[in-house]
Amino acid sequence: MIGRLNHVAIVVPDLDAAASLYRNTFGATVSAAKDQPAHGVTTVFVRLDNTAIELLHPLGADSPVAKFLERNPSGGVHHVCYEVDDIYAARDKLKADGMRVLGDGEPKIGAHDKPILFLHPKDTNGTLVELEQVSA
Ligand SMILES: CC[C@H](C(=O)O)C(=O)SCCNC(=O)CCNC(=O)[C@H](O)C(C)(C)COP(=O)(O)OP(=O)(O)OC[C@H]1O[C@@H](n2cnc3c(N)ncnc32)[C@H](O)[C@@H]1OP(=O)(O)O
Ligand SMILES: [Co+2]
Repeated sequence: MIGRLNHVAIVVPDLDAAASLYRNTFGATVSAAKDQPAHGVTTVFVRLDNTAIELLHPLGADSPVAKFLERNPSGGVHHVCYEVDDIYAARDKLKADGMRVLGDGEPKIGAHDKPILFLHPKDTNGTLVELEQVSA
């Protein structure tokens, strides 16, 4: 079911500083920051040869990453994102296997304008897992 590693997400206390670290110190290709109000975050993507790093910072009062940043004030790895061909088939199989899908269980459109969903970290070895459908 899961395919490539689409991205590893890191919540950061200072998005500009983190983007500069990857762009200027690591010499990586770094996107501009983009507010994602529907998700309560601002994102910056670092393009690597084999995957991407998603830098995240809370956006708005109800950001789902705010408590994570409070718990980890220097930042930290927040989630991994695996690609799937069919997110609805994946969701239904995972739910049938007893996994909890976060939110209302319906995929939302993510940063790549593709459907995404999240699984409860307690069901995935304490690691928040995001699934992203590779086809539109
Ligand atoms: C723009 C879209 C973009 C994309 O790639 O397309 C994104 O990735 S959007 C990213 C931001 N959105 C989300 O993360 C949505 C899914 N996440 C959530 O709904 C929350 O973060 C949630 C429910 C996983 C945790 O929320 P919160 O921290 O407020 O809840 P609790 O404090 O009650 O935590 C419950 C329990 O889970 C542990 N926890 C929390 N976050 C993580 C994490 N990132 N990885 C692992 N474990 C996590 C937390 O420590 C609690 O455990 P406990 O043992 O009870 O202390
Ligand atoms: Co993500």
